[in-house]
Amino acid sequence: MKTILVVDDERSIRESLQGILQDEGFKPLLAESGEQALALLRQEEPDLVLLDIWMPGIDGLEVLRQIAGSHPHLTVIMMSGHGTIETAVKATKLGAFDFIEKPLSLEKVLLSIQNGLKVGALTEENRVLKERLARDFEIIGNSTPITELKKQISIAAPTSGWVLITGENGTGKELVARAIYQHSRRNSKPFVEVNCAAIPEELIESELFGHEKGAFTGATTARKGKFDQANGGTLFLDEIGDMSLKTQAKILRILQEHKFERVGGNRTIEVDVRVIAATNKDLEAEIEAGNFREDLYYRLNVLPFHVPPLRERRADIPQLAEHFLNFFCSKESRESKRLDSEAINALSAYSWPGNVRELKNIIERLVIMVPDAVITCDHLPAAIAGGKRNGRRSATVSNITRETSFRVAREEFEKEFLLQKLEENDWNISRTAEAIEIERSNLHRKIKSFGIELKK
Ligand SMILES: Nc1ncnc2c1ncn2[C@@H]1O[C@H](COP(=O)(O)OP(=O)(O)OP(=O)(O)O)[C@@H](O)[C@H]1O
Repeated sequence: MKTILVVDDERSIRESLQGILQDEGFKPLLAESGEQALALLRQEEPDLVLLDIWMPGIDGLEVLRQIAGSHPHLTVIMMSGHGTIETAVKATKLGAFDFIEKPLSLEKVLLSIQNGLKVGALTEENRVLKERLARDFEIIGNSTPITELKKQISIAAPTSGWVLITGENGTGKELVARAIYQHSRRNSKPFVEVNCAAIPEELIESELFGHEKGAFTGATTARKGKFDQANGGTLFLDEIGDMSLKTQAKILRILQEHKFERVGGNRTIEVDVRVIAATNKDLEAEIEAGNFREDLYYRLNVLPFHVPPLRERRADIPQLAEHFLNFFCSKESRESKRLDSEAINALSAYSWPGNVRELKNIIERLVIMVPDAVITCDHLPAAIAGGKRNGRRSATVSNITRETSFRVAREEFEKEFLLQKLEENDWNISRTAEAIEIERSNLHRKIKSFGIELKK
């Protein structure tokens, strides 16, 4: 039941509003002065306030000012018998939701209350969602490089400078991009994300800049591109190192002139977009190889961020592991779990080629697969546990018997090794092949011959 605080010095009004509100299923609270209303607000949490303006003692506008300070999300509807435009404007500036003139009309009061409650609920929902989003994108870690990174983010975020984030796969580049956005002055405007590596070369331009009707077969209507969608806000260009030179030239022009044309059109469109770009490539080497424009690199590199690999900030591993453990236990509705000290040491000593993403994936798997409350080295993959497994033999030798030949043992090992490496690299063939330094085609052949089923 929604509670409504009625503040009016006229008893007849308080009583008639009390009756109406009760009839409509609300719980009314009554105050006959501003002082009494403020005292009540220290004990009760009404969902809405109906507040008279003219009252002896503290008047309605002053009560409204104090409510704005102490209860900024509370919806207040002002009531007045001698309302002037001037007081209505003053009340609106102080945050009043509505202004109703006396004598009160029953319909108007109820309509205003319904609208006020609806807007109040939406505002609250929005606040909770934003809070949850901020928590989901929190950068965990207190190691020196991460503390320094967070400091740089807080300095660079409020400026309008373009940003280049570099770092290996899975280090948290997207997280850094989102943190910059969240702390920027554009955080109420859109954050639009584009993974340049995931879009075929021939579609990237229309994806980024949009297209006019008839620009190509299938373009039956004009379509806005990501730059349009991000206008006023931030565009996150992930894997910028995979973008063609032609697209790079167009992006450079936006940086310099804030202008572009849609595919198949001559109309020049002006935008105000902050670009945050990220790459796992060495762009200086790409420039050398003629794959990346030097001028774009220098324009982007004004605000450079480098996210170090996890193996260079091992101090963060215990905190990250615990964070992911709590996150997945709550997501999967499991009883809380903990890692014993030996398991934490093993996780901290491992090299994490897939960085934080790999750690997150492994913890997710442990939460799902391990029924025990305490996770030990016995539960960790062999490559991470090293020689610390006590309870069972390493999975790599589990299928080997007295009769096993050298050839079969080697195959057993190879299969186990590939399974683990594929898992570490999110079942991405190219990345796995690169990590273990074999040809992609060779890896494909082995996967086929071992009958390994690809997960993704
Ligand atoms: N410091 C951190 N705190 C909490 N979570 C993190 C942290 N770093 C990374 N993660 C998580 O690890 C995963 C990978 O991070 P993210 O996608 O930001 O990496 P990336 O460098 O952009 O990877 P890629 O280059 O492969 O796109 C995400 O789920 C992210 O939430």
